[in-house]
Amino acid sequence: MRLPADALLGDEGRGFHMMMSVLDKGRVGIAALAVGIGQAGLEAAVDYAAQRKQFKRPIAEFQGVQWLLADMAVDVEAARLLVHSAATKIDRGEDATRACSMAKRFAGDMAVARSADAVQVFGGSGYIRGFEVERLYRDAKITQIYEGTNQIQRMIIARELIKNGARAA
Ligand SMILES: CC(C)(COP(=O)(O)OP(=O)(O)OC[C@H]1O[C@@H](n2cnc3c(N)ncnc32)[C@H](O)[C@@H]1OP(=O)(O)O)[C@@H](O)C(=O)NCCC(=O)NCCSC(=O)CCS(=O)O
Repeated sequence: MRLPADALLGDEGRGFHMMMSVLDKGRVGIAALAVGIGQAGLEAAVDYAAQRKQFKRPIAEFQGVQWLLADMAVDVEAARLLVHSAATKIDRGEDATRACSMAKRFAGDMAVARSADAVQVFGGSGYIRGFEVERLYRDAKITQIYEGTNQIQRMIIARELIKNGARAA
């Protein structure tokens, strides 16, 4: 099929580059989704730990549960800051490829690990369909897959390091 010359989008021969830069923007979007999943899991886990009692005390008073909650909060916040950093680069028109892949790699892996922790805080009930944390755990998994798997993101980060050096960008 032949199209008229004015149907051309962007510059001739640059289609792959354009597609790749669109993926950069998509990846920071997936990372933001992963942050939302992590945050929702954290809030659900904190609320549940405060009201669920074992041995006559809320489970939030047990150190083992506190450590889970603290690590969840730290990782969600770190992922959020990576997302902000990558999105700021895009807004400023800077090269954001490495930052977007770093945000997606970290946030996707964080969402899977930390929503698993949320299920852990809920115990057996967290595994039951209908409980929010069960859905969050399933939803988290796809963020490691679409818009380029997290294995691809590692490849991109390594290529960027080799091409541009390892200094903080
Ligand atoms: C695997 C890839 C990272 C790399 O692919 P290549 O090795 O084939 O290409 P490169 O040599 O790295 O680059 C070729 C060319 O493009 C330029 N480039 C590369 N990245 C960018 C970028 N981010 N912005 C602008 N330009 C870019 C690069 O400089 C080279 O230019 P020159 O030739 O030197 O001029 C890549 O193929 C990749 O990221 N693959 C994953 C794709 C992906 O994310 N797919 C998922 C989308 S669909 C979905 O998620 C649904 C999932 S589902 O299961 O339903």
